[in-house]
Amino acid sequence: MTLLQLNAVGHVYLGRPVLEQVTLQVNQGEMVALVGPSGCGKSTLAQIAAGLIIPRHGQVERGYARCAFVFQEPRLLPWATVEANVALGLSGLPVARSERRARVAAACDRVSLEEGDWQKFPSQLSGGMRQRTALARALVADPDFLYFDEPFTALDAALRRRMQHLVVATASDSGKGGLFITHDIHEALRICHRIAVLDRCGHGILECVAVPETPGHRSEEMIFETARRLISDHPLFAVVEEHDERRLA
Ligand SMILES: Nc1ncnc2c1ncn2[C@@H]1O[C@H](COP(=O)(O)OP(=O)(O)OP(=O)(O)O)[C@@H](O)[C@H]1O
Repeated sequence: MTLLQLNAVGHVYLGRPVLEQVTLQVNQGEMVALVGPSGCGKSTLAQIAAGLIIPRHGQVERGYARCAFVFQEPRLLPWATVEANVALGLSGLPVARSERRARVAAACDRVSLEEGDWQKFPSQLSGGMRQRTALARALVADPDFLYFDEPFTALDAALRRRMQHLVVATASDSGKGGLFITHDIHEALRICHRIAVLDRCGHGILECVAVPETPGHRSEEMIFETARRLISDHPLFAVVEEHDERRLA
């Protein structure tokens, strides 16, 4: 079953085309990585897919019931506690007050936010805790499609790895699907079933590589060897990786 279908999507900002003829499909049980050079239109494409931006051209078909979006910055309400921020993910849903508390607690638990932190405000949290709160807010309504726009870029390596495991565990539910934007080929290889490469100027998907084996079951050797091969065989992957190194420098 197809959860997301983008057909010849194109967009224009202030008269300048940023995306043209982008066609991409995400099936149930699949997490697809979207990579490409900086500024090629990845975030715009994800926001079009999620319905946050209306595209100038093309069609978007959504086969999922409910989605959530995790951005690079946590985007929490500064005047609301962790618990209240996570509960925002249930806004508009017919969930009883008692069940609401239980679901917020379960979502905080999944991202390892301890009970002693639930009444804290965002200014009292570390960067990693803020991003975990954002992830809990996304997971609390049990969406069947997840959008991630470079969600772990600001986290340290250990926390980043824990969050990657959490995404793999969440997406391993065969009813779900997702689109994961990253500049890190290793992250894409850890989390995703396929890697779609957007052209430098956003002119379509240039390459869509299926990654062997299942996320969560790939060895570190396999991930590093596959990344090395992709970067040496495909000039496109080298551009994505170079961008990441510049960012880290
Ligand atoms: N609201 C906007 N108004 C005008 N131009 C925009 C707007 N949002 C994005 N752009 C431009 O559109 C292009 C694509 O931006 P987008 O953020 O989608 O790219 P990206 O591939 O996600 O970039 P990065 O990898 O650096 O996050 C860029 O040139 C950007 O400056």
